[in-house]
Amino acid sequence: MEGDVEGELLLVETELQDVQDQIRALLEHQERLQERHSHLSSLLLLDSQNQNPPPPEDWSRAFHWDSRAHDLRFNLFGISSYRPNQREIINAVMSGRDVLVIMAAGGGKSLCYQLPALLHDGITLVVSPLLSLIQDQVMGLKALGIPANMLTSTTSKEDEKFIYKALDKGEGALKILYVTPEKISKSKRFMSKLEKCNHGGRLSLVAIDEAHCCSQWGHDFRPDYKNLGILKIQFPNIPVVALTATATYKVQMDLMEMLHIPKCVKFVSTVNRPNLFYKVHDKSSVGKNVVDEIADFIKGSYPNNESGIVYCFSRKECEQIAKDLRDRGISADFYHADMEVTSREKVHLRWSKSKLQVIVGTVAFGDAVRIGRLRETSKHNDTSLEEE
Ligand SMILES: Nc1ncnc2c1ncn2[C@@H]1O[C@H](COP(=O)(O)OP(=O)(O)OP(=O)(O)O)[C@@H](O)[C@H]1O
Repeated sequence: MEGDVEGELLLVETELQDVQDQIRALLEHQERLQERHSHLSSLLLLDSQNQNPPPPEDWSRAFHWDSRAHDLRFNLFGISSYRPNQREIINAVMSGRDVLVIMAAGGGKSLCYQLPALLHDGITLVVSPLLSLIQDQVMGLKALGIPANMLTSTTSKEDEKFIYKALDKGEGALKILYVTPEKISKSKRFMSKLEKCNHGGRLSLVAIDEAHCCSQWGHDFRPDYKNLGILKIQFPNIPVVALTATATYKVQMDLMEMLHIPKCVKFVSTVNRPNLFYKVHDKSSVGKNVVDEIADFIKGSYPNNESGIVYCFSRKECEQIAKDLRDRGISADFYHADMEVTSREKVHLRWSKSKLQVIVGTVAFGDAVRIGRLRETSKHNDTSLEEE
């Protein structure tokens, strides 16, 4: 009896194993068929789209937000007319499309997301790579009375609480929120608050500044930018506007893929900027004389205290050159990454308010410059770049 049962048990177990193997093989076959099915369907879709491409949109036509946009542009930003492509970009963004903007540095990219941010009801999230750049933007917007804020490593607990409340519950006034890419890739808490913000219908737009940082083919790759594609995955209905001053075709393709915006509307403006010019001066081989030359150049060319920047390679050099310039009667101070955030802000603020003529900085200050008053930018050692 025992022998019969054991024999049958063995048979059943073998048969069961057989059935399981067949099921596994069938499931694998099903998966292969499904993959092939979706591949063939997408080929068909692509083919039909290529045969009937949608007619190009006319982004310069009239839109129902025109008069509100005009009012904000003129009365709030104090800008009398749009520069080429700005209005079209704003219209595409306002129409809910993903947009890629390639526009020269200083061309006016910020308005292309700041104006839609104000036209929309909710909050616009702006991802920007540099703390100094974020501080400058937030400072400028606040000065115009626009509720803008930033969530970075330097944000106070109190501000953080205010921002999280705004995202979470829609409390308090917040229209434009700047973050660094690290916030998106590293802070689960922030992403969950953003999720709530979107769930409550309060997230209106995502802007990605300096978008070329996404691409390893670009000149300024930032690993954390690679993770920004999560924004489109998590918030597929929120339009993304990606902005950059420099992007080769390869970089454009790369960043469109990384940000998951394959069907974005692309605007490429001319990079020709007649107001920018380079001037190269021969420098003396004696360090002290070089400072004399820079001081003479600033005094001679910019006698009305027009603001400017002198770039140096090292932090120590920044401090020394700033002192040397002060000794020569120029109001100068230094700016570098080793300084306390509050000291950096103080210097930046004095410079922005024309209380300081020259900032002597490392590249940490680089992109912080976003104001039209800039007149002289010189590189201690070899070159100078000027903007009129
Ligand atoms: N239509 C306009 N007419 C006049 N000034 C404008 C216009 N649009 C923007 N500006 C001004 O041009 C300056 C540069 O604009 P903005 O900072 O947006 O440049 P940007 O394209 O973001 O440059 P970057 O690539 O360096 O970040 C700002 O002072 C801004 O107020």
